Amino acid sequence: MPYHKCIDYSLYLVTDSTLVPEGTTLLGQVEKALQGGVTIVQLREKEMDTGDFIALALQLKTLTQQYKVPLIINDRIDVALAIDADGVHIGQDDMPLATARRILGHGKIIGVSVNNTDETKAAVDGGADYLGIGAVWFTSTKALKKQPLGVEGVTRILASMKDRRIPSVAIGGINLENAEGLLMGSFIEDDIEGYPQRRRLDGLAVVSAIIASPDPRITCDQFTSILAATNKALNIANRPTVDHVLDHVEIAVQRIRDQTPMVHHITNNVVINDNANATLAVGASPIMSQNRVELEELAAVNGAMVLNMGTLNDIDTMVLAAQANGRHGNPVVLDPVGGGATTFRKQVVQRFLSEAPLTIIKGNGGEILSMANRGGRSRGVDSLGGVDEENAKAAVEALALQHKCIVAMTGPVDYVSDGRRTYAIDNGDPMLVNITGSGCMVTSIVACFAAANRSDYLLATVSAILMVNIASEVAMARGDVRGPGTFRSALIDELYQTSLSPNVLRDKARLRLL
Ligand SMILES: Cc1ncc(COP(=O)(O)OP(=O)(O)O)c(N)n1
Ligand SMILES: Cc1ncsc1CCOP(=O)(O)O
Repeated sequence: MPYHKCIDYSLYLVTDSTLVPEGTTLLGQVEKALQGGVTIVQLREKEMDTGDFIALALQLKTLTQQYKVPLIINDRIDVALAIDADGVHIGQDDMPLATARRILGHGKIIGVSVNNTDETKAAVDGGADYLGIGAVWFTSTKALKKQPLGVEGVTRILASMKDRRIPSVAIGGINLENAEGLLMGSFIEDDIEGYPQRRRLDGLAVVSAIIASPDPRITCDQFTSILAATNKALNIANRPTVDHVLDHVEIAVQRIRDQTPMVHHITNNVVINDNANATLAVGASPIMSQNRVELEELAAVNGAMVLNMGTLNDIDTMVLAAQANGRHGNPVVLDPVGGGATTFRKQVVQRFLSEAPLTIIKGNGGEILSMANRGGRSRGVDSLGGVDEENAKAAVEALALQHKCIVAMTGPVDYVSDGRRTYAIDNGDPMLVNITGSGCMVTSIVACFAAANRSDYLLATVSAILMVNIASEVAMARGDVRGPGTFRSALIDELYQTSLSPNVLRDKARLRLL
């Protein structure tokens, strides 16, 4: 199972320029669809010459970028590479998934068409980022080689993924009349490792109902309303409110304590001991190996991986470790310590961004603003100066969208985003800045939460940061804490003890959805 990129697949437009109504253009139709709320676009042109395909893809890329929506190319990996698209969609008769991954790397999205449970297993095991399940119904857009699946067939495929689940959209004959029935009918409620899980399709992939519509904006508005109404009916929050997050933190902590996931750190010499103790305190199991001989074996049993750039030694090993963990579906958390401080560190950050499958990036203001090219001053590994909220929000959102991961910027206020949803956390005692490596400790705890809470890395990251911040406030309020030394020990104690029930959280948490 691959690590999960943070992509909103809910309304997935697949193009077909032969279907646009007279007097309109493909780009015009796509723009209206984007205005109506399409969340991802695939350029699918079966009859176009390569040159024309590339020219159209470039125009479409300019458009989708304006709406901060990923662009996927159907079948043609060469075209995806030529225009630096966000990914490709491949069918069962196209280039093999492993080859596509080798060519495109981990930073790109690869979707795979599936029609049965064997194909599903192969795509999940092979590291697809999402599945296109279909065809659900007969359609005049494509001549089908296999019988349509119907709602039952889609449900069977979703159920077959059990705990090895990747995002899935359905395709084929979907329109405004049958969308609700499909979403409600293929919903699954089961139990994974003792936790109830509600699962449903992550999205609807639609060609003709949108591209041939006289007004794609209105049609997409209507699809978006159907998606929101079914989310509500199934009690699935796609933009979790603060209350939803607070209800969830206790479960997220309990999962770490129940699962004791192993968290592999390649971290810096200064903080290694505190990172290991903080990991243990929240209920996970630290391993601090830096030897590449055992990376693959560790990745097979790890729950998550931390890459911390504080004292950079063997960068190749860090990249290899991240890749091994990515192959095993483990979340990889990067702490770009001092990332903006020197030219060398900036280059290392770029290397991690392009070669390591990152799930979460967690840095201080200087590091994150520097990565987002929005200023950001550091001296050594410390961030300098305040960050205004508008700039912070823009930086985490832009980085999250660009790298398809969760981005957290810690400081007096912490900001966490998946590119679409951004939370601000106002908790945390100022004493945290007086102990070295408190930010690195947060990274370790983010990794622990991510390891045990893989279905929503945004929620996992927010929960982790809330926990450390509230533990720091509780620690500082203790009578035995007199300064940084006693605070450091008290913080580990409170991480060990803190039980973040919704009542405690409602009392203490200062969390805002921006
Ligand atoms: C999202 C999505 N799902 C499935 C398909 C079908 O892809 P494929 O099987 O390669 O068939 P063609 O699109 O090439 O006709 C898709 N394109 N998108
Ligand atoms: C590309 C594809 N793959 C399976 S069905 C299909 C076409 C879906 O088109 P429509 O949404 O118009 O039915």
